[in-house]
Amino acid sequence: MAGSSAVYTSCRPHARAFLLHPHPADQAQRGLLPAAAWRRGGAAPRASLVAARTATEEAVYEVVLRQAALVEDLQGRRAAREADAGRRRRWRDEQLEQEGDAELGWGLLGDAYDRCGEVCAEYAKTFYLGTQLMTPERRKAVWAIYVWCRRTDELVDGPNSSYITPKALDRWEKRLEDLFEGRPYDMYDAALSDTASKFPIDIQPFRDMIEGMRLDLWKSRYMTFDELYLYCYYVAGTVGLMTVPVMGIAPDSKASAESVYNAALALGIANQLTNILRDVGEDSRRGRIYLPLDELAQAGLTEEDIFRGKVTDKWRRFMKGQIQRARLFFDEAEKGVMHLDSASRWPVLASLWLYRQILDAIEANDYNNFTKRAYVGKAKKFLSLPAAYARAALSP
Ligand SMILES: CC(C)=CCC/C(C)=C/CC/C(C)=C/CC/C(C)=C/[C@@H]1[C@@H](COP(=O)(O)OP(=O)(O)O)[C@]1(C)CC/C=C(\C)CC/C=C(\C)CCC=C(C)C
Ligand SMILES: [Mn+2]
Repeated sequence: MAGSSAVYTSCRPHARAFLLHPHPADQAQRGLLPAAAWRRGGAAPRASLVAARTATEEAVYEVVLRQAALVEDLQGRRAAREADAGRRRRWRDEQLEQEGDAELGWGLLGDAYDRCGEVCAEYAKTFYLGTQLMTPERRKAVWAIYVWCRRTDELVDGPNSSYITPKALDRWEKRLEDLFEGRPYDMYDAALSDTASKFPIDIQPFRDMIEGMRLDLWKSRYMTFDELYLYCYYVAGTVGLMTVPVMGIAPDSKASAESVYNAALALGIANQLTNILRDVGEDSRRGRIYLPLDELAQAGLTEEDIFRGKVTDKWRRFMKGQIQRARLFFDEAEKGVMHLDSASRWPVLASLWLYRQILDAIEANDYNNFTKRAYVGKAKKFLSLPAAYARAALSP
């Protein structure tokens, strides 16, 4: 996907969330839905939906298929990966021998994971709590992925962001390639390098996240939802594709890996759309508008209206549509959660419910996302956790 030459086409607001995933008819063919379900629903005229599927969605879908194939082909690849892991171990041993302290080196890997856990606990408390239910191997791996994502985001959003150039991101990508080859640069990289040697993770979603950060260096307007969708995939949809191979699909699940990855992708997109809707005012003060400008114009609004930040009826109408679309992505994601390995369901479901409530909070603020920050209060957060735990305990 990096450097994708996707053809951007305009889209129909609100219907688009359905398009990202195989149409219900296709899902029915693959046995994902009862054959009559989409016909009974009747809401989705097949021809128009399929015709409206964009090149961007197709391109993103390719990455989904690639990651899904990696997992489904796991048995076949296990031997190759083990050989590969052996090669990496030998490389690491050589390095450590050169440093004359092999034992300390193995201890360092444990330290590296511990540090990842500390970063995670510091920046994402609820999620860190959720990882406590996972097996130690999975927990450590998710922390390592979290830290890599956080550091990648910090490059363009952190205190040194004004010094970041496309060249710096190229160097970050080279480091990524090195760590996937078993040549980590620092201890956090070493944790991810170890994770990549143990789980069937494809490098492409990681590369694509860096591509999203490249976009952030020069792009501050999105003409259509298709363009915005690609950005959301880069910076957030990718997270779903990175983490599912670690969190695992339930052994008793009848769903295909492809459908679970689609749901994971949808959760990333839903989260990022929600982030965007919450931060409209904040982003506009940095000169950024992460909203589809064509839809804004259709609603009779201009960029100036965003910078002025006045809540009008036009704005409320526009926001209702955007919120509805984000909710469709959450709905799509929720269908996949119960197919994850049982210990991984709770943190995912809890984070989905908590994030989705930000949309309710925007409504409760009467759509004033210019000067009022939508947030989920402690009491609501507190209630969501046991509710998600109880729901997650059920079998798929
Ligand atoms: C089947 C199924 C539903 C599986 C679930 C798959 C799954 C775990 C999906 C995770 C989705 C997720 C948490 C996406 C992250 C979205 C996000 C918040 C992206 C942020 C991007 C940039 O945004 P921006 O700069 O506008 O916003 P800030 O002001 O900076 O917040 C990110 C910041 C990119 C970096 C992402 C992270 C640091 C989060 C990484 C999270 C994980 C690796 C753990 C995810 C696991 C769980 C259990 C939720
Ligand atoms: Mn950020």
